[in-house]
Amino acid sequence: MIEFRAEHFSLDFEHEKKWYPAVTDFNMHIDAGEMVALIGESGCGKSITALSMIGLQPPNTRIMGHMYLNGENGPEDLNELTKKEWTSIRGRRISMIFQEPMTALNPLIKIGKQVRESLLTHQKGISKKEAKSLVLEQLKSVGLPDVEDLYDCYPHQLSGGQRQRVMIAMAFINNPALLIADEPTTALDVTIQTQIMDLMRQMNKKTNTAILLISHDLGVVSRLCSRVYIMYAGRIVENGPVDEILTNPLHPYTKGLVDAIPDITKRGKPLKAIPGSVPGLYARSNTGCGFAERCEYCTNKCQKEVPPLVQDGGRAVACWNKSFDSGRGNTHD
Ligand SMILES: Nc1ncnc2c1ncn2[C@@H]1O[C@H](COP(=O)(O)OP(=O)(O)OP(=O)(O)O)[C@@H](O)[C@H]1O
Ligand code: NI
Repeated sequence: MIEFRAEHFSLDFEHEKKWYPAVTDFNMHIDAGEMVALIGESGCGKSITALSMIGLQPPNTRIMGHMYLNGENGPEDLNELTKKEWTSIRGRRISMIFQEPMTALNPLIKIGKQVRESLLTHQKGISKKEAKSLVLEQLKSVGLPDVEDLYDCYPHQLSGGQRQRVMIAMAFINNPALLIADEPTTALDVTIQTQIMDLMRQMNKKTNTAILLISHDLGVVSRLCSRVYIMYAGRIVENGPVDEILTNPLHPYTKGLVDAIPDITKRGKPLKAIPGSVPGLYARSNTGCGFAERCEYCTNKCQKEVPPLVQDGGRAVACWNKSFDSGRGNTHD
């Protein structure tokens, strides 16, 4: 069952009375219980897409297209929600985990109270006492020790990994339909990263929540997600099942990301980095493929025309130099 779907979603930023496209024609779906990754380098548009999914895009933006969340009465268009409707949905049906839990947690309020607050805000009619015991249970279920003591701790008394566990406890406490995690482990040590990722997967299985995992690192998420969307300069350039993307990347950008994954079988060989960087929003040209100037296969056509995202079965790629073997693929998605 599809829980979340984006259809031809676009977002522009206003700057000195001109509009600049940060996200263009974004399509995605996530099933209930599925964990999907959105990958791309810094500045590709991942976070602004995520913020739009939870109704927190900045005011100097305009959005087009649709984002649907499955509701009791069928799919609901998130882009049509009022501010008031968003307050009821945010933290309840859609929740979000950010990169740095220290900024998301209030440093002056005890951990337990903060988690309890997100429960009390949305679940009317439960007592504070009931809420506390639910919170303790939830803190235990995300693998935190001595939860009775922890309940009365302030955020700074916890380690980074523990704080992220608290964020996960909080994000799942109202049983959301959709959870977005934007670089949830980037600020953590590698070993803690793995533990937090495993916890995300465990919670995902337990709750059947649809999860979008955002990262610049294909390696970190590939182990856990079923499908991956690759974003470049505001557009999805490739998507498909993780194993197929890793073994047979079709877009030159995806190839670059795959080559940049550290791998024990490649030990001794230098890691390949993609030369250059993502162009800034105001410096992007609207003609041609966004990746053209960094692409070793770039042709004249690539510089002139934007390649459409061509779908073939479960995979899709937007590159003039890649077409699917069968010839079935040359249809516009
Ligand atoms: N408030 C803003 N006003 C103008 N431009 C913005 C604003 N916020 C983001 N941008 C621009 O939008 C583009 C996408 O930014 P976004 O933060 O979504 O990227 P990202 O993929 O999440 O990168 P990172 O990996 O660094 O988090 C960038 O070019 C960024 O400079
Ligand atoms: Ni980001």
